[in-house]
Amino acid sequence: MAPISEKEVDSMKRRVAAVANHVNPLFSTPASSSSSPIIGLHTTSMRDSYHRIHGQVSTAEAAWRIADEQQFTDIIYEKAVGEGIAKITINRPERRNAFRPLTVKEMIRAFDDARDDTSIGVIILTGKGTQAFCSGGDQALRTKDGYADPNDTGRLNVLDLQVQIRRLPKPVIAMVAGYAVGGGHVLHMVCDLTIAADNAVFGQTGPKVGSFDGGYGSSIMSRLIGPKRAREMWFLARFYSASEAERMGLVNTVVPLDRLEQETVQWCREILRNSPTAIRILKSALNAVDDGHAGLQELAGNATHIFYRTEEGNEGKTAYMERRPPDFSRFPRLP
Ligand SMILES: CC(C)(COP(=O)(O)OP(=O)(O)OC[C@H]1O[C@@H](n2cnc3c(N)ncnc32)[C@H](O)[C@@H]1OP(=O)(O)O)[C@@H](O)C(=O)NCCC(=O)NCCSC(=O)c1cc(O)c2ccccc2c1O
Repeated sequence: MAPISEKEVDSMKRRVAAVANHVNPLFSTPASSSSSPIIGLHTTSMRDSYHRIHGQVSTAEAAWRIADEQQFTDIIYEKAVGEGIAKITINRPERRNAFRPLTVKEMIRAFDDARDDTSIGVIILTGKGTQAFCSGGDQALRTKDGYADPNDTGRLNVLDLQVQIRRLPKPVIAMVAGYAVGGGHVLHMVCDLTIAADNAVFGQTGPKVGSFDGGYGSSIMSRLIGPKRAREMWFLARFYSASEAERMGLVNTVVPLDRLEQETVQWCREILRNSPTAIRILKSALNAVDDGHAGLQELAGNATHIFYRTEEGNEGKTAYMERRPPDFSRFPRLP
């Protein structure tokens, strides 16, 4: 084979650099990197063929309808008309959306509703206003037993919410403007995806205010950004800008504040075009190792869920109900 000339090497380097500039979100400007559903593809013709095959994703605003049959006070619960998207907004902006036990109880009820509603495929979690996604537990309500509403026993009920989000078989997207700190930072980390506005600020405050989350708050962070960075984030309790968070792998993309919802809804619409079963299984598969037995249970539960829909699965139940031995002979033992 003829050796490659210096001219050819130069040309290859230029092409690689050009591709890197377009392909790698770390090298591209935050706003432009995510505005297209074909992140990673970089030529107009490639983009055109993608759209020919998959169709354009609508960029129209979602029409939100309050879904507040349960009369929430600390959250706003909405569904987008005809879209398959639910939105849960922490509504305590005067406290930078710090959660009290009631806030968490309401979020748990709303997530339960979104899970059970078969017309919903993606859930957005966000905070009211532009100053904060969530500033964690309401320190004014912190007791020696945890966080307590008046006349109630203290608890750390946000831990139940974290588990609920992890196990929910639909993607949950954190839509973050302003501060996502303390327990609010952990909340965005347990979500499947995070879309951040360019004014977003991320950090843990626990060691400053006498608290720590050694559960998901530590283990997932370590997975997301690596063990050294996780130690830095917890031990120093610094705050990080949206672009730093993006470089660290804490968030999926950063967009201008005024495009935050539009971008998030667009990501939801793209997800909603894809197979709900594939996404359900993938979510549990991506969590399985980290979640140990509970992760395996979730993944295996999905296998049972699918098996119940097969003729083979149904034969077992039908035979039992008909008081006869099951006949599995017609089902192949596939390699
Ligand atoms: C978030 C801030 C950086 C914002 O600063 P900024 O200057 O913009 O605003 P103010 O500081 O003036 O805040 C406005 C207003 O809101 C009140 N406020 C803000 N955050 C909280 C909060 N978390 N609790 C209560 N009140 C809050 C603030 O006092 C102001 O009230 P005024 O009456 O003065 O107007 C900054 O506010 C900030 O640093 N906030 C505290 C962040 C924090 O430390 N959060 C708690 C971390 S611990 C935690 O969240 C936690 C919760 C859990 O449930 C756990 C469970 C299990 C394990 C661990 C857990 C855990 O660690």
